[in-house]
Amino acid sequence: MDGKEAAGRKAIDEIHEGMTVGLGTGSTVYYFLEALAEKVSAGLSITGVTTSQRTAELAGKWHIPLQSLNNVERIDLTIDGADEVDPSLNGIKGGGGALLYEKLVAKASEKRIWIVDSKKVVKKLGAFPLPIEVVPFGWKQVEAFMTEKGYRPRLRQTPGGQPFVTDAHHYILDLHLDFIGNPKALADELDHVTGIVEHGLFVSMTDKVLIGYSDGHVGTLAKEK
Ligand SMILES: O=C(CO)[C@H](O)[C@H](O)COP(=O)(O)O
Repeated sequence: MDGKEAAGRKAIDEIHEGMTVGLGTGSTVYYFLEALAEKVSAGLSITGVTTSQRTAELAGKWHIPLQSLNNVERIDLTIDGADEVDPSLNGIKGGGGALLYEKLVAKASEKRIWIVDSKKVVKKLGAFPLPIEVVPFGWKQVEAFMTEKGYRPRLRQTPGGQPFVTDAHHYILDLHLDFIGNPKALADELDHVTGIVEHGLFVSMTDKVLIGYSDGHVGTLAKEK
């Protein structure tokens, strides 16, 4: 078992009968969905709200009941992955390109848990390129502005060399920052750039992180009360 599988499968302990559960995106969430599907087939009743087409397809294949975000009153708990997490529970997300829907679902959730491999836990965010989701109309303008700021943007591309297109039909620029001194200040700045629909900085947007290790054990990082 690797760290992703350990964390993903551990998250099932947080799911209870009748819950509405936000379903994140990615290879760690895959293991959570697999465990959830086992419980559902054994009789657990939950409603899932997905954060991407990819997750919707997996959930559909595994007969996990789904509802769209617009059709639920609240989400009890969301389980999602992350690309980097710091000790203050700030994170970078969007490596899989689902950051916009992931943030919408996270904001609608009463409780949020991230599941990560231990290699994702860092002292300071920024070694992982920070994704920003931009409107295709004028993306070059945003790219030029980000370059001017010294943020080293790179348009995300498919293996075939085409721009990667998100589920919401936007492009992604990955910012190669190396080091983010103040995540909140950068998030505030990016929130106000015209043409950026959303960014992958999740500041104080999780309550707990389940950290999976290669020997199969799972540690916890939780918000101080
Ligand atoms: O934010 C995400 C997708 O947009 C993922 O949660 C993040 O990239 C982690 O993915 P993985 O579990 O595959 O490493």
